[in-house]
Amino acid sequence: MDLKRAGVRMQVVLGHLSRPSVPAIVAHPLSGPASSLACSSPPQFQYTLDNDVLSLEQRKFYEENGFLVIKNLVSDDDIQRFRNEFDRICRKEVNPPGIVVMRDVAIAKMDYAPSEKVVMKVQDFQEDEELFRYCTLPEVLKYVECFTGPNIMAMHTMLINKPSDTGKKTSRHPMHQDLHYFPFRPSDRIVCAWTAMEHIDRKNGCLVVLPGTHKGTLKPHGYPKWEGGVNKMYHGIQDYKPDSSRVHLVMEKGDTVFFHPLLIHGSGRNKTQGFRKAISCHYASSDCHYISVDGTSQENIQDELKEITIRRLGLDCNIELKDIWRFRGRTVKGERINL
Ligand SMILES: CC(C)CC(=O)SCCNC(=O)CCNC(=O)[C@H](O)C(C)(C)COP(=O)(O)OP(=O)(O)OC[C@H]1O[C@@H](n2cnc3c(N)ncnc32)[C@H](O)[C@@H]1OP(=O)(O)O
Ligand SMILES: Nc1ncnc2c1ncn2[C@@H]1O[C@H](COP(=O)(O)OP(=O)(O)OP(=O)(O)O)[C@@H](O)[C@H]1O
Ligand SMILES: O=C(O)CCC(=O)C(=O)O
Ligand SMILES: [Fe+2]
Ligand SMILES: [Mg+2]
Repeated sequence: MDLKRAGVRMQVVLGHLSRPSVPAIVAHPLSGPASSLACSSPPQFQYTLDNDVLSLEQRKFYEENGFLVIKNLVSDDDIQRFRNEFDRICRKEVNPPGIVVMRDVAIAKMDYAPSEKVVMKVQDFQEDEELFRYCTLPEVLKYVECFTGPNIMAMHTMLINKPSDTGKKTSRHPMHQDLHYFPFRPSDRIVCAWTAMEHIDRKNGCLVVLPGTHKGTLKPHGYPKWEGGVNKMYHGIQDYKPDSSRVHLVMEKGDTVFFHPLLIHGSGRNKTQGFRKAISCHYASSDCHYISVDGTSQENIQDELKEITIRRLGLDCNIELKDIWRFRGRTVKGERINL
């Protein structure tokens, strides 16, 4: 293992509980573009904002790698509440407006009684009070603010219930950059919080990340050519080489990873008999602005999302991508500005 990867592994076990007791460094003299000590060298911090939440070590880790794991951030009680609500949604006891309940493509056309055993993911739960509590947890927002600043919007919500793989390898999530899905910028003021709802490792399909890739640009995405099929909208980067130096994030229940929307990541097969659960929210500063993705590599996902939305809402006219996102987004801290 080379030193850089060893460093990554070390940091993955650092966090919330094991933070050094020395106070974090606040307002480093070279910490941002507004620094009065303007000089020719680039700013030391681009991806994190000045605050007293992250230790200097954590801050440098995110800057270098594009992700940061905080151990034991979300309580067992909260996770149990999310499990209960997910179960109620799967059994159709509640049907919050806007929610998308998705099956794995391998069983999409089969007839099953509604239960958590046939749902691989719910997304857009912004109108479900119980699940949306996740996006408003103060312990999560405290970290989110380090990346977005004080005006925070929850833009995209998911609870992923990765099913046991049927043998077709459809339970994988191809390597991708989340920014591919987002028509807003700047990317550095967007962050994903992803919380393990149980022990997650390579056996049940943990997150796989390519450290440092957040420093690159948005790559073209499309459906990987997988024999067993690919789930709807699960685009992957087109030039993924399996030998890239991957890091598998082994996480315990309640551990939360914060990651940059350009970080290349995915997840492997679930080789166990159980379901692998994680809950996540993508946050953005409400200072971000919408962009047009016409004529860019994001046009393919725009077309798919528009098509699905038009079908779901039964519209007979076109719909603007930014209106779909305006409809989903919710202010969770500070004020709503552009988004
Ligand atoms: C950063 C973040 C955004 C990254 C990501 O989240 S990546 C993944 C994003 N994915 C999505 O947003 C997809 C969301 N899913 C959906 O919108 C829905 O689940 C749909 C795939 C449209 C299915 O809608 P649903 O209302 O369940 O409708 P039906 O059961 O009647 O199925 C309609 C047609 O869709 C097919 N289908 C259902 N599930 C999947 C699947 N997993 N993969 C591929 N195709 C699927 C289904 O077979 C049916 O096809 P036809 O009978 O029309 O040929
Ligand atoms: N052609 C591809 N394009 C994009 N992503 C891919 C491609 N092939 C594999 N991946 C992704 O690479 C990541 C790591 O895959 P990995 O091989 O670790 O998973 P696995 O095969 O399920 O598990 P393991 O290697 O532990 O057996 C997963 O997110 C997987 O979806
Ligand atoms: O939980 C997973 O498997 C990863 C999901 C993910 O990266 C995504 O939906 O964007
Ligand atoms: Fe993702
Ligand atoms: Mg493999």
